[in-house]
Amino acid sequence: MRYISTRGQAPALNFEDVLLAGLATDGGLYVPENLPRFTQEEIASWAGLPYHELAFRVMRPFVTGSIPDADFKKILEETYGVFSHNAVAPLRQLNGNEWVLELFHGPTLAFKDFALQLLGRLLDYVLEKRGERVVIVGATSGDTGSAAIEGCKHCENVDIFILHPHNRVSEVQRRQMTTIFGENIHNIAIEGNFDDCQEMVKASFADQSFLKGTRLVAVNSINWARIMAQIVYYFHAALQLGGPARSVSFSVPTGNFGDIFAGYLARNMGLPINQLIVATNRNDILHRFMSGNQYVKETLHATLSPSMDIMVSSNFERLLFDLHGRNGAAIAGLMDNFKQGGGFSVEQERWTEARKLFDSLAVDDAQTCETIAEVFEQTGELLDPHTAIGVKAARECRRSLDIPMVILGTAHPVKFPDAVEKAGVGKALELPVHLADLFERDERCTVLPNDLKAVQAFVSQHGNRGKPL
Ligand SMILES: Cc1ncc(COP(=O)(O)O)c(C=O)c1O
Ligand SMILES: N[C@@H](CCOP(=O)(O)O)C(=O)O
Repeated sequence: MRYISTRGQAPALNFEDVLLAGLATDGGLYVPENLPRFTQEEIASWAGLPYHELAFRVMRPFVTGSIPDADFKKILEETYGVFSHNAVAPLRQLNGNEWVLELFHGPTLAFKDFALQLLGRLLDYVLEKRGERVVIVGATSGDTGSAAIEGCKHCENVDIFILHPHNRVSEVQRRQMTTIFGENIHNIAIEGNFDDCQEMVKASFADQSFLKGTRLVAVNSINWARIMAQIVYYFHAALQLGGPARSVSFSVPTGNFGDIFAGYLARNMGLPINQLIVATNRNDILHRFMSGNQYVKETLHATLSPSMDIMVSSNFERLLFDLHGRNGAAIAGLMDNFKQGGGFSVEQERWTEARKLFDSLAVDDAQTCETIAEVFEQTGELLDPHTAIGVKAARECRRSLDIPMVILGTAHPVKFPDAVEKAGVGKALELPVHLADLFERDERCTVLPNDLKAVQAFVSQHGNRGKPL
């Protein structure tokens, strides 16, 4: 399998090299040159497989040529063996034909564990084979950071730097990152917002001189391996609900467009998906595109769903690439214009094509709380604010009541006590045993100004197990 850049100018890579990358050298994102497509019979034959075996079948074509089957199987068994629920991603029925896919049974209680537990193991495997060390610089609005640290903390050949927006993640999220110690683990609180953090990561890929020759790797969803692992649970959910004989729809709480893009790929790989709903919070650039063909930046607001406080949505570029017939030059033009503050709309037929599959809704904080309260009253289920946004959007945008609707349950409510309290459900939240003393643990974190040079200087000072590179 080869991977090409959405901007058409970077060299094509194999899986191993794409894993050890982030942005392509032309600033684009890597996508498979040819997406594998499964037959309905093949997909049907996977019903009832344990999660790790399904994962092997779905992801195998993407790693072929880089990781032998036996090694990949072993890595997957270990990866999904750490999840606390036997089903790994259980489906919980809310009512009739409405389901929540619980993606929060991994070590850090958010869907990011599905990909980052795997990514850490893949990095270990590949780096040991190559005898190479790398530096990771990642940006988080709260969940990617802890999942990446948890996934990579034991990696011998990795130093990891996670940038989060100072005072703009929940206390549980912050502590999940800052209480994990290791000479290769570094938390940096940036005096800015998530987009600032993400922009620093992207700028670091463009000019890596501060790393003095050490390779830079991404843990954000700009790294193809993140998206690849997230495709699997769409198959897993659909197979439990009668797929592929029956189609299924999904509502996806969205920020960086990674999770929902994985659903779009699952559909292109042969899984019958009827509708994909883009569910945003007040930071609604993706909803404004889907509803009115306008992709224009606005001010980023802090909300009760902080993990989705994102305006510049990385993976949207991957969708645009397909919508533009995989014309890299066209995407480079759109993205340059966007970077300069321009914003854009796309030709009407491209937008109409996107709208055949995608619907969208922006949900504000008040509606988020109302939905948490409503679902709790109806079912006794306590939703986290991000999942609540998915439920609200599913209920507003659903095209057919006969088609099962799956809402991705992207995080555990215990991570967001403020939202739960504001919803007024009066249910006490309890951290799971492995995090029970989270509030008593010491924290380690460096606050830095919103300044690329300051961050890069910090990385080069500490990038070799706490010592200078
Ligand atoms: C809990 C939660 N829900 C939803 C999202 C949105 O996912 P994506 O950025 O892949 O759209 C994120 C992070 O981005 C998240 O942490
Ligand atoms: N919501 C994310 C933001 C980063 O997105 P990613 O999927 O590109 O890593 C977070 O919680 O950190």
